[in-house]
Amino acid sequence: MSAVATRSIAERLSSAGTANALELRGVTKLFGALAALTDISLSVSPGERRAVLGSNGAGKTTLFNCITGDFLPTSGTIRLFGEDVTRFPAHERIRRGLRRTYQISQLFPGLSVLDNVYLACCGVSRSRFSFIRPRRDDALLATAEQLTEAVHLRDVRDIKVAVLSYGQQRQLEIALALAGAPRFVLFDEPAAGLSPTERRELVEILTNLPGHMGFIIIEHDMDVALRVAERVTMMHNGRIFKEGLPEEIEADPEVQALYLGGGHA
Ligand SMILES: Nc1ncnc2c1ncn2[C@@H]1O[C@H](COP(=O)(O)OP(=O)(O)OP(=O)(O)O)[C@@H](O)[C@H]1O
Repeated sequence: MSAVATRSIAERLSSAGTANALELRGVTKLFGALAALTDISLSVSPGERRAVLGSNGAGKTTLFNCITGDFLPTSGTIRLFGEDVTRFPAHERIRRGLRRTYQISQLFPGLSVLDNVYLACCGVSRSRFSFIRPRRDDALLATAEQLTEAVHLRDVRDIKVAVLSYGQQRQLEIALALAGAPRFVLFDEPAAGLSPTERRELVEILTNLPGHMGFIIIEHDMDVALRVAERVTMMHNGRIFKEGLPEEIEADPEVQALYLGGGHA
């Protein structure tokens, strides 16, 4: 059983209103003749932690890009907390509590860890950072400190990002995604390139995120994904072909044939 399965999904559903955090209906995304996504329907409850797995080219990143507004789906609808955001630009979805991390680093290497988090907090708050009058906003600074701690970077908070280890940089990216108290976060392969120790730390960080904050994690590392997720969605060739509890997915012969035993990346 996954580490978070003890918190029942039904229990959190009942306390979080009736609308799903995320609901996709019939989402298709074509790139010319190539169907990157075909008729994707997916519902994620408020506070739910979902893993989306699949081999290279399955459509996982395209799915994220459609959810964030980086791509407009060719057809289908996307609802965020009950609201149809299919045609909303990315910043409108951010305003509604959606965040994401990227596979490629989005950090300022010449600034300290804390400054990176502080700037992210400024970026999503109404009190914008000012280069003319660079006075710190104490409340935002306190939030930045909390986020730095939540991703286990308190001891290196004053160190320049350029000298952090790769794993610490990935932890920092999580802190940036958490700025502005999101309601739903999309984590794009956060374990990629991490050592076993760093992966364990990542699992701990994700497991300890606030209970109301749902997320989807795209991950090639099955071990990480199955530990942090309550439900798993398997994709193949742009389609969803299986959904279930982590233990069901792990034991599924079709999944094993296609993914676990198939030499996935
Ligand atoms: N901007 C684009 N233009 C054209 N084709 C694209 C574009 N983005 C993705 N694709 C294609 O869509 C398909 C799905 O790609 P996608 O990156 O979503 O898969 P993925 O599951 O995230 O793969 P990976 O695990 O390798 O990141 C692939 O065939 C890819 O080449």
